[in-house]
Amino acid sequence: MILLDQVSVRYRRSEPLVLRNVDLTVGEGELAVVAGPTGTGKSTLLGCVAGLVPHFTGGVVHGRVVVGGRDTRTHRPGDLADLIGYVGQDPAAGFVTDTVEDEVAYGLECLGTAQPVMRRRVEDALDLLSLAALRSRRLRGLSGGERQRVAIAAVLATGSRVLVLDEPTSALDPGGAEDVLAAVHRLVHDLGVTVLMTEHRLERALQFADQLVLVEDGRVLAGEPSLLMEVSAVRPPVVELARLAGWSPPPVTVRDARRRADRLRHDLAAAPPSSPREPAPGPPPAPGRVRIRGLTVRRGRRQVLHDADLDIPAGVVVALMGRNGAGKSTLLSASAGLVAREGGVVDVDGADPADLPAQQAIRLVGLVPDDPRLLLRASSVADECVGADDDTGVTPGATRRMLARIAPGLAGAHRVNHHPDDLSEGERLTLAMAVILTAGPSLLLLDEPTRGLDYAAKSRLSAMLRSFAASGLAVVVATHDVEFVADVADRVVTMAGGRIVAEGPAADVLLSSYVHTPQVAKVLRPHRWLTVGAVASAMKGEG
Ligand SMILES: Nc1ncnc2c1ncn2[C@@H]1O[C@H](COP(=O)(O)OP(=O)(O)OP(=O)(O)O)[C@@H](O)[C@H]1O
Ligand SMILES: Nc1ncnc2c1ncn2[C@@H]1O[C@H](COP(=O)(O)OP(=O)(O)OP(=O)(O)O)[C@@H](O)[C@H]1O
Repeated sequence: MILLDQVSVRYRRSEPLVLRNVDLTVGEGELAVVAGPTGTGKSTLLGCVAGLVPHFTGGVVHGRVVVGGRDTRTHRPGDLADLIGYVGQDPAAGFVTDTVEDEVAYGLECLGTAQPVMRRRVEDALDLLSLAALRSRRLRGLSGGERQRVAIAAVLATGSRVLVLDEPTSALDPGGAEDVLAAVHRLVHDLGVTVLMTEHRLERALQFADQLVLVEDGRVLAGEPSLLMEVSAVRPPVVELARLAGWSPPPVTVRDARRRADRLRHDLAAAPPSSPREPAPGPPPAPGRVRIRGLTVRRGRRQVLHDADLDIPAGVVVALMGRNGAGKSTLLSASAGLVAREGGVVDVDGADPADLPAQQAIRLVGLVPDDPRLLLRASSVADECVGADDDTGVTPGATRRMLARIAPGLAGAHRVNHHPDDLSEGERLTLAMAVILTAGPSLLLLDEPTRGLDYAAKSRLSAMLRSFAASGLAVVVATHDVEFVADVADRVVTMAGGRIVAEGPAADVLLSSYVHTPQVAKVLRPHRWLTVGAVASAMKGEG
């Protein structure tokens, strides 16, 4: 159904090929998961299949891409709409209507679908993505995860024979992500739909994959997931655990890993007493540097944040978790003084950012939004740094120096002449963090920072946030990424329906949950281990 024959792609003449001589075949009714380090050409591969590269992106493509018998270089994306459904990394960018229901119906209308069929398909798609209750809502007022669910519902509704999904679950809560993957899996099995899908969080996608497509440095290696995991540079925790324990070929599901884990469980139980049988509960809360009291926010007629109280100690990393639409982003932006509050106060080092002019507020609280592009306005990284110097009133060159300081530990080289839109997710996050950190805030807030990051980048981000916390910053990360929380967080605050409903040490929260449990904890239950790193230290007797 999908055929790539010796495909090479170059965006700029001065830069190396993004894809090199790629051959790939995905059969009808197969689900292929595309994975690889960040910025190595995964979206470009999907863009070729969906016909976006080069028609929308520019660049030069050599070789042949044929989908359902149509060559995507001679057929423009519009000519492929009846065959291919595509959801990009920024779902909102593709929205053309105003409300959830209209958006889900739009693709069907364009294809001239008969009314009765259209109604049934729209209802099915709304049900599959749990969107029925949001059907009349305006798209502009949806949370990040809600928007992603609408974009997926819209392509599922069209009944395309080929789905091309670029990180379709990146903004979804763990339960929602499982539902979407199960729905896609059902379309593959029951209707013979062909799916090509990128996913950084292999811990949830690998079990559904017929084929794994590894993209590294523009080259592609495709095959059976478990076999490829032996050579892959990106590995979910369960595969890392397998390497540590010497299981070959590595299991790719928790169930298979549990079957082989008796010996490891036994060894860990007998580990020297100095080993951390229990993950450290995290430092006890120090006197609060940040106090939030009674924070309440209304959007339109709906109260979306109710009376939130929270103390955020300096020196710890707090993870903010909860379903899509629970109010996490609202709590962060209200804390930073960026949305109007109906009530409540925030005290950061004795001041409330909402009472201060923007230039002073960002010296107290820095918020890295879930889409760092919202923060970036210039046409090159270098200009962005100059603009940020002006906005924050710091000495000229300070943002550029901050970028040079943090880039090596996060995304590697920073390409100062690039447009921020052409950076990889990791590079864009690094730039946004440099802009925010240059102002020297006491409270650092990050909204879904791991979207688009590979495992290595996440681990570097985690180390960086922990070092910021160690130097006295209060750090809050809103995230759905359970493995990241296991690595980075001391405490977890859980939100539901606009309220803070629970708070506690990260280990307790993660180990007592069914949906927020890291893979290692699932494999080694009843022992209390959260990360491969902790298991490795115990096996080495480091304690
Ligand atoms: N339209 C474009 N113009 C110029 N360069 C681009 C364009 N799109 C992508 N690139 C560059 O091509 C390379 C591969 O990007 P691509 O988005 O395909 O990687 P990726 O593996 O999907 O990354 P991520 O995991 O961050 O989504 C990157 O270096 C990126 O900066
Ligand atoms: N401008 C707006 N107008 C109306 N409702 C809004 C607006 N912005 C957000 N909401 C609603 O407020 C609620 C909380 O949204 P918020 O973005 O804070 O959730 P979240 O927990 O960050 O979700 P996600 O995990 O999906 O990012 C959601 O129901 C959302 O639909």
